[in-house]
Amino acid sequence: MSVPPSNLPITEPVPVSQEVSPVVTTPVSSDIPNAPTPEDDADQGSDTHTKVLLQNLPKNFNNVKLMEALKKHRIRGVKVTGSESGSIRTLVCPDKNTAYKVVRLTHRGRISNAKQAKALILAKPSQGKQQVKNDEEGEVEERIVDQKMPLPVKPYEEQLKDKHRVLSKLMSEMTIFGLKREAELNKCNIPDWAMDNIQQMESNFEILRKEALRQRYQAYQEQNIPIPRYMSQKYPELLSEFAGSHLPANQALPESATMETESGAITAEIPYDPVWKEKCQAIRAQYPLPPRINPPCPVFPTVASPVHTGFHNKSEFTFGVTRFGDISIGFNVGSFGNGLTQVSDIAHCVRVSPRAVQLVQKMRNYVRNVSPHPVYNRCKKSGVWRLFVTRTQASGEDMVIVQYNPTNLSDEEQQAIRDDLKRLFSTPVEGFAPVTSLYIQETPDRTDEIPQNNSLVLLDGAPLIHETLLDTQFQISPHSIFPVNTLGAERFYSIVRDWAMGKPSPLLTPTTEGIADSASSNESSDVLLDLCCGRGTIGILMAKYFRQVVGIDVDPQAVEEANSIATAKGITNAKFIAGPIEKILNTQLQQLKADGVITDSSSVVAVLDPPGKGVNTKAVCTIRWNRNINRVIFVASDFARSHKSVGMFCKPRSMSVPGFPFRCVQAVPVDLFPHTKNCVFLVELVRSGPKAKTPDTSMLQ
Ligand SMILES: C[S@@+](CC[C@H](N)C(=O)[O-])C[C@H]1O[C@@H](n2cnc3c(N)ncnc32)[C@H](O)[C@@H]1O
Repeated sequence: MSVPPSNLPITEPVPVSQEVSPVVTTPVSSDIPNAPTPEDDADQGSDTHTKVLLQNLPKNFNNVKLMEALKKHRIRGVKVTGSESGSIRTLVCPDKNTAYKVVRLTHRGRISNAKQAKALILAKPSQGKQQVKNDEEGEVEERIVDQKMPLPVKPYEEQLKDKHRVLSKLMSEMTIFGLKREAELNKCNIPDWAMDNIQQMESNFEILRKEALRQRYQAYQEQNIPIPRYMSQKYPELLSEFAGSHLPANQALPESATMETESGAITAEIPYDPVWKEKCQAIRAQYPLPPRINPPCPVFPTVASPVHTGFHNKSEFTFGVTRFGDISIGFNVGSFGNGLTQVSDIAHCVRVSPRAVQLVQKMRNYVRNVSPHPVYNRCKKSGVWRLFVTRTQASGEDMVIVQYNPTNLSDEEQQAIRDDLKRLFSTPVEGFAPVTSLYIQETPDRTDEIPQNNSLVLLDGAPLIHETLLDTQFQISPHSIFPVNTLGAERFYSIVRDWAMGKPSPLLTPTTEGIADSASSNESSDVLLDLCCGRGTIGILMAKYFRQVVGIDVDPQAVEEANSIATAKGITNAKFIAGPIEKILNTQLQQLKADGVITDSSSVVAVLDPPGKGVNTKAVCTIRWNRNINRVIFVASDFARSHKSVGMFCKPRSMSVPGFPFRCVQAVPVDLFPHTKNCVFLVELVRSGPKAKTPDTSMLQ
């Protein structure tokens, strides 16, 4: 299973089972304990001409609008260069402080009202200079909240509904638009069932949409709010129809002072009445527009994480300095390129476990009050304390890794550090239980992670800690990849297990929001394929429920680990093989047939847990072409990117996509990351065409 990272501005999905660290390890420029001084600020201000590159500006955002926005935020003396028609503009700011202000406002969507707009300071911050910004009160915390917890102010129930909405919308678009496009582009035959669905869904959608718009319109009228511009521009005919007796059909609808977009964003380019804004929001919430087209299968309500706070069992923190100049351990704030390089207090991140907070506090007090060594400065490449990693498992066992730079430390000083750390974390004191496992890592290299080399040294305690998933215990080493939300992951794995066994999952609420009931395929299988198995968590957890488990992954190291875990657990009916699915799946299935494990009539279920972007077309075609694979449980950590793979399973059979297609029968979002936008989606696909008697090799060209 894989999941995108926390909500950082630049998102490259990482496996779920992998670290989804709340830390952004951007370099810290501050040379500890020196806090920013008024002289520093004055110095920064005296620099002349700092260039800022604005990217991704919305269409029609001309220079006049840009200058007006700057003026509104009292940013003066800025010159704009760059073509007005393009999405890129360069601003020449009179000083660095002005440039920082532009960057900050842009990233908050206050320059162009477009969240996608990005700003970059082109001038390099001077090396070794204190870059800590003189932030306004509370701003750092606000940024932390933005970066690590984009939804903290939403009630959890709302977050779950949002995640359900995202999956439903993507599912609808994937199937309907995908099929239609296929038909138009390739002139291939769309099966009748799909064509009926399209027509039915489209007509339902139009009826629902019209009704929602009518109700909205009435509410605007009743509350004397001007009709928002998006309504009057997009649906003039509908509005005339709704107006009926209220308005003569040809009367122009009132211009709105609010710039409400269909998605609900209210742009603030021209002044608006704040009361209208609130009222508009309330109306939109009361009469939501239906999703564009209904999804092709039931989408169960999001399965909640059993714990909403403190669920993160692995966190990486950086030693640094707060905006008040205090030595601390926390998250890096902002980016080095912008000169925003403080760390902030972890008390603001609800995802960090209480035990991790306790460990961080202990270490912070030591570094702040006892240690003679400074924290590491990535600009000057000097200092000692670098990273602090905690693993705090639901089992109660925990691990601490302290990374420091040994350069310029004498042997005696290094020994003193080791003794101090042992005393700190391995001695029981009132209110503090010693950690199960304590590691140190001496790293002179410029790195922002715990490198996978031999430099990790067990200082005290056990080399491994343990965690139980469902009823299986796993060992965790410093580099182990393991789900970061254990209790949430248990729910995820139990749904996968139930679906793989062809049973309805008791964790799924059968009816809500138009979903009639469970669509479980109720078909059991003897053989489970754990495709993209990684270190085999799914196959190992499911082995006892199947006659045979075969795992395939392209990463030989992960496969080796999977096999050794299986052997250590005495599992004899699971084997994991290294190689790409598209190359080795056929041979593996032939082998199973030769061994008599499967026959022509056997049904095989595959759990496919690809990386965030999905799997390649060849891998999908190989699965489609193997007629014994009747069901696929697709795990999507980033469905916005991987839904194309699901669409590929559903495509009608053709020369380029051989094998009978699958269709979606049920889907569910499982929330492993409360207070973030990340969510794991599960989609069950069932073979929709007849089973071929013999493989259609002609299609495989
Ligand atoms: C999200 S991880 C799988 C995690 C794993 N299921 C678990 O529970 O630990 C995705 C895996 O897909 C593998 N992968 C990507 N493309 C592949 C391909 N074409 N064939 C086989 N494995 C592939 C990667 O090596 C990676 O281990």
